[in-house]
Amino acid sequence: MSEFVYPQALDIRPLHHPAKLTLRVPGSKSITNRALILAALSGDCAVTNALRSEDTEVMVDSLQKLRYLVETDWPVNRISVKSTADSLKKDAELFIGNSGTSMRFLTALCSLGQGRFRLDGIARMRERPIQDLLDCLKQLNVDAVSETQSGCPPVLLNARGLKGGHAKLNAELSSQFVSALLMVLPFAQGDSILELEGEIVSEPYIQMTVAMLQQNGIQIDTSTSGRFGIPGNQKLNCQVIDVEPDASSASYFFAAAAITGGTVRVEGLNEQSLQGDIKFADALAEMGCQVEKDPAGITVTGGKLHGIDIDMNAISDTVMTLAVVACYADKETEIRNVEHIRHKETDRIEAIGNELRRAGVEVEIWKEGLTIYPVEKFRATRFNTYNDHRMAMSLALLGLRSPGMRIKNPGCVAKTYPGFWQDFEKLYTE
Ligand SMILES: O=C(O)C1=C[C@@H](OP(=O)(O)O)[C@@H](O)[C@H](O)C1
Ligand SMILES: C=C(OP(=O)(O)O)C(=O)O
Repeated sequence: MSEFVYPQALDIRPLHHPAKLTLRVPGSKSITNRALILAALSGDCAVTNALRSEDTEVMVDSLQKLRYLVETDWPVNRISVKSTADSLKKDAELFIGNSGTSMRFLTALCSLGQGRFRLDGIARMRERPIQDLLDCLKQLNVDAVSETQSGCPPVLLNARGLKGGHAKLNAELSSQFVSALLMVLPFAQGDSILELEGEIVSEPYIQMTVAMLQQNGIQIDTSTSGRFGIPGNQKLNCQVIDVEPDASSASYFFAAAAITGGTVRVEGLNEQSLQGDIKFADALAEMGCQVEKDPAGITVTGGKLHGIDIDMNAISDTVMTLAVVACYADKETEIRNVEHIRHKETDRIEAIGNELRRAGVEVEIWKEGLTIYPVEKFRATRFNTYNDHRMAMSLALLGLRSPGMRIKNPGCVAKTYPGFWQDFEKLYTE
């Protein structure tokens, strides 16, 4: 991202007044990357209000390598995608960085093609699971394997088209496997049935995928829970897919209101959003904040914060945001049922637990969650961010009320929110 230059470390200045800010955050990563896949499958479609970040740029770059004609008009956040006679028909080597959505969605997309495809990423991507998706593709006669047999990328795909069929998929580690298959099976030669096994995680993202497909003319039978009926050989009917602001990115600003007793309004998000993470605002309401949702935006006003007991399986990208807010509550907060976040950009349960402990907070870490016990006074800390954008954005919030907090490698925010620090600065000036 040439637009932004990041220092090696960033000192967070305490905010000496309650936050008062209205902003619109950049586009949703999840919707942008789905929209790009759907645009490619439609053959000619534009994505508007798209997010520009590392995760979406690897998607754009990969689609180009797969011989799609992709044109970006970043000043207005518009991307147009057109297929060519060669799309998905030539061998390609894709480098996916650490974008889970891109790795999983593109593996599925390549299975529709003809040729040899190799998908790799940074070291951490080579530790993130993909075997359940590969096992499911195998049942559909797709030759896709983990190159090192580790169950993780690199993925090697020797594709000969997708016929469809009946397959079972374990969805315990990531919902992205489900979304990936749901986006390509409508384009298989024959009909398919996809049956989910295990306890499904991050379910709202599956609903987002189904909604985006159905909004663009694709039929999926969702009448039986955990089972999808997908007719093959369908056509996507879309000219433009518009992207909502990112609800996970909004969580940091809502949390700033909660922590400082101020008011923050994020425009462009409402109850109709496709993103499950708008429910983060409800978690803040449970903790004592006032939340108002209207058609044009969501407003959070901080109040006295109470510790809560919360299952965050469905909104797990906001676990670290909530963990930081919990540090300022009147009693402990228990965050449950999020074991799957151990497989993200870093092991997020360990990472947030350890960094909060370094700042003097008492934290109990267990297999599938953590308990945070608030303290009166925090220790000045140079926070490690584990190359995880959400660690950096969440831990910065701690510095709004406590002096001496420093964020190492603040540039890791570029994964989903390259301009985060500029927007964070608005808390001081507006
Ligand atoms: O489908 C998506 O867009 C996403 C699904 C979630 O992943 P898991 O299903 O792996 O929890 C979420 O954490 C990720 O940021 C985006
Ligand atoms: C987990 C995340 O991303 P991904 O799985 O798409 O890499 C995230 O953005 O928090």
